Amino acid sequence: MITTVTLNPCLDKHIDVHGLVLYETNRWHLMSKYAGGKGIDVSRAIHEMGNDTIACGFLGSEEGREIETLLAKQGLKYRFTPISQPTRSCFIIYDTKTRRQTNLNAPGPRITPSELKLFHEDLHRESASSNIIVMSGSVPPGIPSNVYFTLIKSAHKLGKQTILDTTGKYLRAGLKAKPCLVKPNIREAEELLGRKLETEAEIILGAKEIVQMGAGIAVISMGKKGLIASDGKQVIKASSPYVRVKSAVGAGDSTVAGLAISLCRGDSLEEACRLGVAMGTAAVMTPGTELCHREDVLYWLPRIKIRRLA
Ligand SMILES: Nc1ncnc2c1ncn2[C@@H]1O[C@H](COP(=O)(O)OP(=O)(O)OP(=O)(O)O)[C@@H](O)[C@H]1O
Ligand SMILES: O=P(O)(O)OC[C@@]1(O)O[C@H](CO)[C@@H](O)[C@@H]1O
Repeated sequence: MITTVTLNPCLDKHIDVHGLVLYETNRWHLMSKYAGGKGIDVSRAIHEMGNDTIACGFLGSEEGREIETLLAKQGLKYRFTPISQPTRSCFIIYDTKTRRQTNLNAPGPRITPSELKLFHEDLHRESASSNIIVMSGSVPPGIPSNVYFTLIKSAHKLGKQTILDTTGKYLRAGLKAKPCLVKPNIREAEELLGRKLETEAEIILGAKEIVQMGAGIAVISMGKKGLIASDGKQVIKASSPYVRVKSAVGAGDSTVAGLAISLCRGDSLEEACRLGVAMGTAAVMTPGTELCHREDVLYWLPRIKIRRLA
């Protein structure tokens, strides 16, 4: 069982516009809604692959109920701590002419200290039978910046493995608790390290430095180029094959899902990277936040190119 934590879920609203023009009135015709937020996406992708998962976090109001309905339709297990303020909506505007997308992510509802306390209790109970906890995404207002540090420390005390996928000060603080795996994308890794990562050599050094900062394994995802991972000893590069992109939203989450499934099975780093990239690749082939389809993942798995780097 893999537990996921989404402190800041969202109702993803995808809008297709043909030829988006900034500062003008744009008319759209189609909106699709998805249960979103990074940890929720991870759970959805794990579930799609036939593995057991439960999604935890906060949900409030109409939007929260809509997310629960969407998850229930997919047969996903969840246990969200109720909050008084409404869960946010995130808008993803997809320009069907340029095939580029623009995301508008809200900060999220304010969480009260008593809601946060209740969440810790809920998570403790709901993750009892999990051996991995995946913590992903932004942190809503009202929650201290060391929240992931606290959650990772208490998971480790209970003998659970941890995966952290977040940014900025939350990633920096979380690393101090020594998560088993972190998956920044290039931009997030650059922000963490305070320098550009342009060449392969720079990315390898970056991954090794993130391991020194506390991660057991650092996986730096590089969009269409795949990923580079290091556990401090080995360095693996897994390349993504060329595919026609329908939506890149949730590609990173599908990758994290693959890494979590592999970690749970005790696979080698190489196999974990293979599954992560197969799931990330399959995710960009589907529209909106639809994420990967199992049959696409199985098709790509043997076709992912793996290289061991020095
Ligand atoms: N254009 C693409 N073609 C093929 N695979 C892709 C493409 N973009 C992303 N991927 C796959 O998805 C993985 C994660 O992508 P990326 O590095 O963009 O993560 P991310 O920025 O965390 O994503 P997001 O935040 O949108 O979920 C990549 O390592 C790769 O395997
Ligand atoms: O605002 P955050 O928490 O950083 O990210 C939220 C989000 O962009 O992440 C997912 C894609 O990775 C989407 O479901 C959602 O809209």
